[in-house]
Amino acid sequence: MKNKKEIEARLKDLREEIDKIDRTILDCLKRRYAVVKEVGELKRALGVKVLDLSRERAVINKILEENQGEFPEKSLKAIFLEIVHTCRTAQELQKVAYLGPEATFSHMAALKFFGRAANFLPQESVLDVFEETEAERAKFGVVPVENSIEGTVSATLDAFSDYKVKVCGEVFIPITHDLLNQSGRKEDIKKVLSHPHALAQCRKWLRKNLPSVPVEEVSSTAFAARWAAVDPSVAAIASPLAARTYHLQVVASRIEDFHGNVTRFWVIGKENPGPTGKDKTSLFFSISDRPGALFEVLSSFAKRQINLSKIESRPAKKEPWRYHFFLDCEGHIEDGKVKECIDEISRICMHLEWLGSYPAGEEE
Ligand SMILES: C=C(O[C@@H]1C=C(C(=O)O)C=C[C@H]1O)C(=O)O
Repeated sequence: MKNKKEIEARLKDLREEIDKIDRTILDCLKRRYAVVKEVGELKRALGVKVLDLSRERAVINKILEENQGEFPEKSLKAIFLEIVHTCRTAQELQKVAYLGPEATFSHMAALKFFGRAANFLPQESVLDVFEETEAERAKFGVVPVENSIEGTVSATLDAFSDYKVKVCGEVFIPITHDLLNQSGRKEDIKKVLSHPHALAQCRKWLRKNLPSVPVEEVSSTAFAARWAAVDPSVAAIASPLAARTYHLQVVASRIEDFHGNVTRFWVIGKENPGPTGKDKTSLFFSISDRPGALFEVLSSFAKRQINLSKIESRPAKKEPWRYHFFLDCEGHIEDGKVKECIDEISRICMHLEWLGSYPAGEEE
């Protein structure tokens, strides 16, 4: 065992070493930022798209492979994702519209996909997100598509008929609900506000723990949190991000009745990301009203061993009892068999639209 003096000297050396390493990391980050900037200029000169999601995925995968599990893997991934997301801004400012206000689950999804450095533009509705993206006032938009408990967000699917945008990415966000107010004390709560879905998902908890407190529906969990921030008698059911954003205290955390609740979001825009090896393709189609039409479409996927991850019918709206279909399958339109399948079903369908091929999102 070394004596106290020796230990203290060693501690000092190690701390100096850490300071040196940190300077090197900072230096590398600055160099990386400058190199990415130059890559951006070259890509622009070549007239190719600047954001390259498949290259980004390859960069992260290479690092994880080289690490061989030595540095905690989850953290390494989060660190490199943030680095890559930040370096994107050296090439072009990423303007991203999402369903606001600040601290909604859509905002969490936007942060997960674009990192903190992007320029976020909160919107009042899903349609506003589509509109901003179509008009290119935002380069990308983030919209919810489906929730594992509540099902499809029909406003999102229906918007594809009216706006010319493509699906360019997918993000999964686990949904957890906290009860938030200014004091953190349950006794102060005279009213609970939240989005109808969040209230529905916490119904049992509220009945058991706040049986006599009235609840009121508002347009979003973040809106409820914003309200609680100015009214001490109000508690909001909202996300942990909302607690941080609106400086609220947690009265109770994870009060949802079902755990494992996840929402899937789409990143929309006008880019077509290239294949990454783990992609999804989304299609929208309508078929004639005759026996076997849907079966023919589906068998086109089956015979090529293309896995479907979702199929959903939506009313066509223009005529009663007619339907459109939304379908997600594994693979990219540039993969031979997906391309072949789409060519084949375009001959069966009355109308077929390719909504996009994009890197499959990762569930946590
Ligand atoms: C640097 C590039 O451009 C962007 C930034 C990347 C990065 O930070 O690693 C990767 C892909 C692109 O979105 C590139 O195309 O290599």
